[in-house]
Order: sequence, then structure tokens, then C-alpha cells
Amino acid sequence: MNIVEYPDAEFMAMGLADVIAAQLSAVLRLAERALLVVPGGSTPGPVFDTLCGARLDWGRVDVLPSDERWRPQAHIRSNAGLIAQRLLCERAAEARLIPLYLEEASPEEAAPRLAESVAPHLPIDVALVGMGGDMHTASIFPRMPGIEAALAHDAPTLLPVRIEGEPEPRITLAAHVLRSAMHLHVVITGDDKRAALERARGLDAAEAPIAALLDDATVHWAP
Ligand SMILES: O=C(O)[C@H](O)[C@@H](O)[C@H](O)[C@H](O)COP(=O)(O)O
Repeated sequence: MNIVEYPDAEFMAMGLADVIAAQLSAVLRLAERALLVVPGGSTPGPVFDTLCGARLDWGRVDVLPSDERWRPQAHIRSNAGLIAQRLLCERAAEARLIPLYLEEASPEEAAPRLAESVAPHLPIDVALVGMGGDMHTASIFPRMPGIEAALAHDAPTLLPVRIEGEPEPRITLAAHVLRSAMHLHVVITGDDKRAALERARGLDAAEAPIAALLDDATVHWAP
């Protein structure tokens, strides 16, 4: 695991946006299209605000959420909604969003169909994921039902997730799909998450799902 420390969240947003834009540009010099995975939550917003102005051929970039809360895009909790508002604007308005939500279907029914729409775009070129204070990443939560399946090397691309106490079900990319990204970045802020990250390094991924990604990831941290 490689950790990059920034003096504050603003520097981190700029630094991370630069790195992601450079990696996408490098991919687009060799390939027709590039696949960028991004998380929901509150941390990536400032990164999106900078990244959306990057000079690159956004018309050849596909953007896929790392996970989705089972809500229509117009809902305030939708990750696609956040991505559409904060990332797919300015120059990045040309990019194409791959939604992880189907109206009138449950996550369980939709997962195989959505996986089919994701498959032609894989593997991921650049992935950005977040981490919760409980060490979950994407929507792979500690000890959730089906955790072993989500961590397995041969897991389906997308898994439905139901967590007691969460306001809605979710869907998430499996750990191996995120791990096989050419470039994998984890973005976290604050001392509590830094401490949780350090704790995760000594734990089994079923207890601390972020641990499944750390060997292959660059972690970006700001106080
Ligand atoms: O939709 C989501 O909730 C996520 O993709 C999730 O994995 C998120 O990245 C972490 O929970 C961190 O969230 P914060 O950035 O809000 O702390």
C-alpha cells in the first residue's frame, strides 16, 4: 500500500484530480475508450469539482459508480445523481455514465442484467473508491450477509447488498473487479479514517473489506 498525504482536503482534491486525469489521458492514447469508476459519499465531491474541468477527451470516457444506493437518479441519495451533478459537468459533461440502477426491479433481479451492461467495459482503467469509518468500501460492508461471496475471486461482477439499518438496499462491484483496475485509488479524510485504515491492514477482509484492496491501492489522505 502506498499512502500519499496532503496538507488539506483542497490540495488533495487537486492532486487526485490531476493524477486521475493523467492516467485517463494515458489510457486514451492507447485505447478507444477508458473506464473510470468513482464512489458516492461526501468525500469525492471536491475531487469531482476539479476533475470535471480536466482537459481530456471525455467523450471517450465511461463513468461507472463503485456501488449504488437503490434509488432513482433524481433521489438525493443516488450515487449516479451525485456523479451527474458534480462530475459530469463542464468538460466532463461529454463522458457517458453507466448506471447501476433499474427502475421496477430489485437489486437481486437487476444485478445480472446490470452486470451484462458493465461487462463489455471491463477491466477498469482507473478506480477511485472511498472508505467508511467501519472500514467498508464501495458497498462491501464488514460481516454483511454474503461477504465471502463479495470477496471471492470468482464473485459475480455485481452483488446485491442489504444491510440492516441502511435506508435502502444497494448494489456493489465485487472486490476482485475493483482490485483488477489498472490504477486503484482510495480517498479518505480525517484522523478517524486514517486510524481505521491502519487497523484494517491487520484484519481479515471479512472484518475490514477495504483490506481486500490495499495491496493494489494508492491511498490519498488529508486531515
Ligand atoms: O455510496 C457510498 O456510500 C459509497 O460508495 C461508500 O463506499 C463511500 O465511499 C463511503 O461510505 C465513504 O463515504 P463518505 O465519503 O461519505 O465518508
